[in-house]
Amino acid sequence: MSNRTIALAADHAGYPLKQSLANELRELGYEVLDLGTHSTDSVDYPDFGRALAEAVADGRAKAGIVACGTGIGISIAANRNPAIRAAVCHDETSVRLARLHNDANVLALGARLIGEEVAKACLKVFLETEFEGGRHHRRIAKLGETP
Ligand SMILES: O=C(CO)[C@H](O)[C@H](O)[C@H](O)COP(=O)(O)O
Repeated sequence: MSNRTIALAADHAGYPLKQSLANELRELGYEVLDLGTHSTDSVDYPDFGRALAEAVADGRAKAGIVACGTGIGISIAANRNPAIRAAVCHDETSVRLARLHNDANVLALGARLIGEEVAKACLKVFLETEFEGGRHHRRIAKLGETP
């Protein structure tokens, strides 16, 4: 991914993982746009999924990483923005295919389900894998159609 800004957002369950991934991103040379939350105080994941989706949709960030307890709630929130293709992934193969086939622009992680090292490995694959294009362009376009 060429734009070096990656947006991050999490609820209270994902906050510690978000902090760890922010450090990892900086070590890898990326700019981090941290959209919160900023502590483990209980918050509502839709607020953070929406904020991150808007940052990716309006070009402030090339892509985003979201985390909640399971990755599910915050990915549902992000995916309500039509510009977003958020994929919940907990292994490197799923992440690779989410980039190759689905051109996922948001990676959603379940902080209560996976360890930090697995999350970091998923992050690296997400950043390093380019969309394959070809037949997948047609399918991505259909995702953006209104029913
Ligand atoms: O939304 C979720 C499930 O899809 C996330 O896992 C949340 O982090 C979780 O629901 C928060 O639960 P808590 O009991 O309020 O900490």
